[in-house]
Amino acid sequence: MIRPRVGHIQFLNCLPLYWGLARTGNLLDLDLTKDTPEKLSDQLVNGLLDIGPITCVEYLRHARELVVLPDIAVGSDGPVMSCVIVSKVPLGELDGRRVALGSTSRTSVRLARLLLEEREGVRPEYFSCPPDLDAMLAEADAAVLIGDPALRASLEQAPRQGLAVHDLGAMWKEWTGLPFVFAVWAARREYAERHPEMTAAVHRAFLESRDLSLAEAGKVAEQAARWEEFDAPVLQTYFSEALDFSLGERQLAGLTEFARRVAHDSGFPADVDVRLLQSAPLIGQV
Ligand SMILES: C=C(O[C@@H]1C=C(C(=O)O)C=C[C@H]1O)C(=O)O
Repeated sequence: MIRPRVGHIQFLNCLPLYWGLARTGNLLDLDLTKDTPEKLSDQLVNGLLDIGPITCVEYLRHARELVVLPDIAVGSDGPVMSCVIVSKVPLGELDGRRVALGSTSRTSVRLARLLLEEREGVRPEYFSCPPDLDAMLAEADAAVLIGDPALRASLEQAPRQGLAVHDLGAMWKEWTGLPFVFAVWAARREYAERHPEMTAAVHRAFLESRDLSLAEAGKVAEQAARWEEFDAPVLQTYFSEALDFSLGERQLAGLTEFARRVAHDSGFPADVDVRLLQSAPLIGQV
């Protein structure tokens, strides 16, 4: 059997999805590719990966070629801690000012533009930039960051430099009352049709890994704190309170609401059809 080619986001946000893989008795042999989200998303779309996390905007653009794995995602139902706008001035004063958009993000940068333009009523001038807060703020009045660089910016750099941090998950929740989904898990449709049992097995393995990691979030946080710059209590809050790894009805409502609000300039229809993988086949599973 050829090993499924599976993506792995190289941020702490995905640690709980992978941490339990080796411990849940799962003998699945995966060909894992670790990279930043925009690169993994391109690889899934281009057929270089079979299954993996994909940033929402890219998923929505390629929804017809993909199927979404139910009950797993990277999102938040309120503050997410790692998708932020760091700003030198109040957001309402960013009209005509420069805003740097971190180049590893496709979804948070679009969400930030939506919130700035339609919630704050400002029209900044945007440019894309590698995700380095100091370099971004050397050329801009605000910066949009995701992942570990965003955690570092909001927990360490911004407080030290007296900069304001605006949490995109919190802003979306206040504005719409809904959770936000930053990335879903998807399989290429072709792959899922040709290998339904393997697709279901990979899906199950990640759900079991996620459940074990969340049940033992203190232990995951303590181990991660040994090699990461963040301390264990912060990581535990991040894993078990900020991030929402589920994809149920409310999360899907958040996803379709976001699609509806940004569709006009994003390369997908406002009523894009989100297709979920149907429940696992029982063949060969006794
Ligand atoms: C919660 C996060 O979600 C992510 C945000 C993404 C984006 O903005 O494109 C893509 C994948 C996820 O890593 C994060 O990066 O911290």
